[in-house]
Amino acid sequence: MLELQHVNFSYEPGKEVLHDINLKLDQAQVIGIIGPNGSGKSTLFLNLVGIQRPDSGQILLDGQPLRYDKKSLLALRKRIGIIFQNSEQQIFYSLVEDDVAFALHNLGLPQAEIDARVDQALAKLDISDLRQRPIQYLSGGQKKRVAIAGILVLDSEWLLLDEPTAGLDPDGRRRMVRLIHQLIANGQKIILSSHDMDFMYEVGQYFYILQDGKIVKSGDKQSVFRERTLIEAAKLEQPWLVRLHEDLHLPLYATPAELFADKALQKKLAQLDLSGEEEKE
Ligand SMILES: Nc1ncnc2c1ncn2[C@@H]1O[C@H](COP(=O)(O)OP(=O)(O)OP(=O)(O)O)[C@@H](O)[C@H]1O
Repeated sequence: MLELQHVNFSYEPGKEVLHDINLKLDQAQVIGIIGPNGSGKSTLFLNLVGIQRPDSGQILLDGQPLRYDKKSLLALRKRIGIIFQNSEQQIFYSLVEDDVAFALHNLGLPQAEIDARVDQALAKLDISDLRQRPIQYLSGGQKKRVAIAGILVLDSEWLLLDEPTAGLDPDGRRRMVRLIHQLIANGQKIILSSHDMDFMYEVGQYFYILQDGKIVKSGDKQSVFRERTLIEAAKLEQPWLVRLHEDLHLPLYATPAELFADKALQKKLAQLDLSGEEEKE
C-alpha cells in the first residue's frame, strides 16, 4: 500500500505547493486525483516516485518509509512506474524500439525476453509499425504512446498516469480507456491524475479532489461527483453523465452501459413522447 502522512512540499521557500496531505491509496484499484491546473497533481506524483522529497511528513510503501539513496530509488522505480504528462520528459533514445527497451536493458533481462516484451507493448498500443522510426519525427500523440509502451514493458505493480489523455485524439482516448481496463485485468494498481472529468468518471473507482495543494474531498463516484458546488469551486466540471442524471432526476449510473441496461428507465422513456413532432395548433 502507498500512504502519505502529513506531507508538505514546496519548490521554493515560503511557497508551499502541497499542504499536509494524508492519503492511504488502498481504497480501489484505480484511484483518481482530480484538480484544476496548478493544484499540485504532478507534484504529488513526483513525490510518490521519489523524484521530489517532502519538506516534512513521509511517504510509505507497504509500511516502509521511502528511502532516497540511488539503490532504493532504482528498486522503487521497478515497483512504481510513472508516465509523465509531457512524454518528451521520458524519451531517451532516438529509435522507438530502443527507447521502449531502455528500462529492460537496465534490469539486465535476456535479449529474447526484452524483444518479446517490446513486441507485446507496441502491439497493445497499436504502434508496431513505428518500431524502427526515429522518435523525433513522431506526432505528440504517437510520442505519448511510445512513452506508455516504455512503462508497460516493466509490468510494475503500480502505475501513475499523469494526465494520460492530454494530447490524445478521440481514438487515442478510447485506446487509453481500453488500456486501463487491460491493466486492471492484469492486476496492476493505477493512480490517475486529470481534469478530464468524463474520462475520470469512466475509468476511476475512488477519487480525491485536490485544490491549492489540499485534499478537499474524497470518496467513490457517487459521493464525489454529485458535489456540484464543490466541483465548480475547484474550477472543474461535473461529468456529463452526472449532469444528465441530476437534471433528469435519474439515479446515478456508474457507466453509460449501466444507464442503457436499466430496463425500468427504458420503460419510462418509452412512455414519453419522444417523436419530436411539432404540436399541431
Ligand atoms: N519545478 C517547479 N518549480 C517551481 N514551481 C513549480 C515547479 N513545478 C510546478 N511548480 C508550481 O507548483 C504548483 C503545482 O504545480 P503542478 O504541476 O503540480 O500542478 P498540476 O495540478 O499538475 O497542474 P496541471 O493540471 O496544469 O498539470 C504550481 O503553482 C506550479 O507553478
